[in-house]
Amino acid sequence: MAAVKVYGLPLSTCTARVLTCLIEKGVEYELIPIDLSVGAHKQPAFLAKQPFGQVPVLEDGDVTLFESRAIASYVSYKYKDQGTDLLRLGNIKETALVGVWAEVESQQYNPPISTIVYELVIKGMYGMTTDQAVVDAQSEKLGKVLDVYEARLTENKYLAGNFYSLADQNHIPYTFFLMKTPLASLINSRPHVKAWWEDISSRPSFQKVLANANV
Ligand SMILES: N[C@@H](CCC(=O)N[C@@H](CSO)C(=O)NCC(=O)O)C(=O)O
Repeated sequence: MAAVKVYGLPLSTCTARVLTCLIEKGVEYELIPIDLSVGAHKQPAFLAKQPFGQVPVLEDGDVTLFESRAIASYVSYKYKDQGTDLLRLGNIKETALVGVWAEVESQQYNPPISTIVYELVIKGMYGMTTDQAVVDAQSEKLGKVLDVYEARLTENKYLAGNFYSLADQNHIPYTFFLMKTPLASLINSRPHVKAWWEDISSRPSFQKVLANANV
């Protein structure tokens, strides 16, 4: 029985962010499915773990955490001596740059891409209609963010430097879904961004998440 439990769905973007981190760090875990389609995430038992009623939640002994980026950071710190060095703790400048670009993912990249994925992927799963005006507006915003990425990745193989880090990893789940839409062009039209995406998404950790989700 794994000490670490993750409550979520294998291919929910935010659960996948945590699972990718656990696998990259070589941490054994047990995934406990939470069926959003029946509202399991809004039941008292789950709300007691996650007051906002969202997945994922991670339980590690007497620690119960939510917010996927905070969970991934916890895993990266607690298991800093195993698996991939995601935080670059041996070099304060590199650690700082990991922090900058991890925050860029949360503050600049996530708002437009998560809205686009909701409109083009999630809504379709529930028979809802895409609001194209929203998609167009968010695509313009994401394009501007990706122009910054293209310039950064022209100088560095990865966002924080010439090393893969938590900053790159946090981008994977939503970008995976974007690549299944016509707006994959936002990535593919920028050569350094495209090469970066192909590199980070082909890592065994994320490929294992996809395999486990039967994708
Ligand atoms: N900032 C949080 C977002 C969690 C979230 O939106 N979870 C979704 C599934 S993943 O897209 C969720 O639980 N949706 C159901 C709901 O919001 O009711 C995080 O990073 O963990």
